[in-house]
Amino acid sequence: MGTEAVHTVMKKEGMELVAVLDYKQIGATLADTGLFPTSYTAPIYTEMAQLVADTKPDVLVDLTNPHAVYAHTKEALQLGVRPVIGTTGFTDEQLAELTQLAADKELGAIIAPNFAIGAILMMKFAKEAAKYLPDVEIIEMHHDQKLDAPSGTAVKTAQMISEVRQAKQQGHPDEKETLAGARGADFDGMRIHSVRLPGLVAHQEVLFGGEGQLLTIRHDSMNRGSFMSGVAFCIEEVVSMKTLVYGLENII
Ligand SMILES: NC(=O)C1=CN([C@@H]2O[C@H](COP(=O)(O)OP(=O)(O)OC[C@H]3O[C@@H](n4cnc5c(N)ncnc54)[C@H](OP(=O)(O)O)[C@@H]3O)[C@@H](O)[C@H]2O)C=CC1
Ligand SMILES: O=C(O)C1=N[C@H](C(=O)O)C[C@H](O)C1
Repeated sequence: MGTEAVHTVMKKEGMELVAVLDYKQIGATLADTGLFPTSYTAPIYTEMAQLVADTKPDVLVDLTNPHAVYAHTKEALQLGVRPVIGTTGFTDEQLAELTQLAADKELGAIIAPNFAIGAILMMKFAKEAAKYLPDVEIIEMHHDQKLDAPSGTAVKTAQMISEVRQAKQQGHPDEKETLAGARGADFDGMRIHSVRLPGLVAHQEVLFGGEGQLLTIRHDSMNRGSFMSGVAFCIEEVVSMKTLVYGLENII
């Protein structure tokens, strides 16, 4: 994702890639990585504070990992740089703290569990369907290198559905798991199932059941390119914002 995002910014008219933050590449430039044409000489930093002092970026894009992203986002806000975050795995407490920090600093920030427009539509359609069909299970399917489960998209989908779905504990009231985890994760009484397999990229089905009927809303990302128009959109939007927005559905 990071490599794709670097390409996207470099190709986008009106945007300039001023630097890259990579915790391992000491003293290197993009040209040294071999991933980019040698004309791409943006410096690679290992410390965000130094990067910001030297290059004064408007925006920091983070596509790293769930263990590092909270610290990166907080540091960016403290340094006065607007974060655009695609990395998933925030806790509710972390989101609340970062929202407050952005408000205090009057800085725009976007945390987008999914940048793909099709995935945003899937979530919006699922929220609409849940008003009428409150029995819902989410199946998210990803490549087997993914660190967080459930996916950020699945959590966001469940949160959006919960805003409109009448409270309900699904399944039989006396159901019993004979193998732990068989019924998936419980989010307000609805279930989330995480599949991890090589060969998958990023896929999700939201299943709604009703009397004698089943509705399935499905989205598939076939490659990382599916997320890039969303990344560019967020970079453009965040510079004129003054608060943190969690989820692209709030600004599209
Ligand atoms: N919002 C969206 O639409 C999407 C979000 N994602 C999310 O984006 C994140 C990245 O995904 P993906 O590119 O597939 O993951 P990868 O594992 O392929 O890439 C993550 C990169 O981050 C680097 N990294 C890890 N820790 C740090 C750190 N502390 N500081 C700087 N760099 C670090 C890794 O380096 P190294 O390998 O050397 O440790 C690696 O190069 C995940 O959280 C994923 O869920 C993914 C796709 C779409
Ligand atoms: O790790 C991934 O690959 C993805 N992560 C995001 C998530 O957790 O929802 C977005 C997309 O599903 C790809």
